[in-house]
Amino acid sequence: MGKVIVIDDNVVYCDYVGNLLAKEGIAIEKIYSFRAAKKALAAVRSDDIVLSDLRFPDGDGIELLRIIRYTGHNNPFFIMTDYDEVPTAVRSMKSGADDYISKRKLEDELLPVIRNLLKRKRRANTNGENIFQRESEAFQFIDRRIRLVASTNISVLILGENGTGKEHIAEKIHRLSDRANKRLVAVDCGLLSASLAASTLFGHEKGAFTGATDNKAGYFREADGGTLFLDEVGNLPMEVQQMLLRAIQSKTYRSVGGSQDKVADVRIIAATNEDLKKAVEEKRFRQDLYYRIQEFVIDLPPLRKCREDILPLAKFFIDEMNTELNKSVSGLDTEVTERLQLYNWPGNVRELRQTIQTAVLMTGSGMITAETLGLPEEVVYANSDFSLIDDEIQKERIIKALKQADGNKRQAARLLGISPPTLYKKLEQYHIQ
Ligand SMILES: Nc1ncnc2c1ncn2[C@@H]1O[C@H](COP(=O)(O)OP(=O)(O)OP(=O)(O)O)[C@@H](O)[C@H]1O
Repeated sequence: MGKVIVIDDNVVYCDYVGNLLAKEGIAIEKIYSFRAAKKALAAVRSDDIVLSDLRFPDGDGIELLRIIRYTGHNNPFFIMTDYDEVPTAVRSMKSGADDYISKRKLEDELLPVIRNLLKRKRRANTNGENIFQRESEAFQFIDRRIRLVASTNISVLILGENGTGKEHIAEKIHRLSDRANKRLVAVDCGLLSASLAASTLFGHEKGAFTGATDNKAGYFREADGGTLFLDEVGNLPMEVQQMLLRAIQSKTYRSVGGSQDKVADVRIIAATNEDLKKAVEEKRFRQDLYYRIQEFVIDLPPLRKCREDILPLAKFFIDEMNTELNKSVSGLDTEVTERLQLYNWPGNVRELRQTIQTAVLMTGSGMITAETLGLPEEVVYANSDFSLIDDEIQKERIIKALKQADGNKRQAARLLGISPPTLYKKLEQYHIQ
């Protein structure tokens, strides 16, 4: 995966933007002058993203954009602007910038845009090949549900915390459906502003509004015959919810400035980490749209509830990162194995992947050790899937924990969140060898 190149001659601001992205686990390069930027952009990698200030003492961002395009690079290019620079920023878009981002709203606007872009790139790169087939009971069940629903036109709602793999599931449903030879078009609903939503979703005709210099196809047209993936559907602005509902219900839509309805043969898959029922109660989400998109629900558990997937996924990511980063890491030492299984993974599979990525980078070759792993020593056992809540399932959970700990009772006790003496008592009580 490439990096985001942040260019700003204001060192403090450049560092601030860089840190904002780095905290998200995004690789960055900071450049503090126009001259250095000109040099660096000549050698830009095809998977890099450029984020440049508009004004420099000795040049401007539009010139940098021209240089990069002139040298045949199509990298996404974003301009950061102050409030009074918007007209120039608009000019930058005519010169081929992908978008401009107001510095005032940078914190709110930048991350969703970059995240969405990285997601799109990842989708284009992986094409579904980098997916690990998870074997936990929960995912076997999910797999059966996916296979059941894939070949139908039923709308699917995928629920799950951030980073649980919702987008992968959407891709899998599309791949297994009769629509697989048509496109899966992903929309980050949080990015659909009310003013641009109609044109983004349904397209516009030339001259429909100022700035509509050409006809433009919207997402519905792009997804015709295929699937429209509405990611973070809970973030959809109210006005847009209404438009969408109409298009889904009538299976037709009209582009902005168009005079005829077009047929929308589009299968809807939506995903959210929000409690949509609560959003409906709080009147932030339309009830009719909610019922429409949740014809079939797939609920992805957080990684801490599928601990048996942690090590196989970690090994899969080690192989992936060895190839990507040209390293030769051979595996995990015993302490790391234990820590990975005990940690609660609030960021789910995404956090695991990023942890392994950093660890592979830091380790280079040989085993990943606690020093190169970078996880906190104080692991969190709270909410552990293995806590002994119910008498009936105690025995089953103890056996599961012992299996996962390869028979190591001390480790099994930690997985269960109980002391070793308590575990010994339970082993006796249930006659477990
Ligand atoms: N089965 C899997 N095999 C390989 N990688 C996976 C798997 N599941 C998830 N990942 C990785 O975890 C990360 C998060 O996945 P994904 O984007 O699908 O999650 P999400 O639930 O849609 O996240 P968000 O809610 O933040 O958009 C990605 O980097 C993805 O590559």
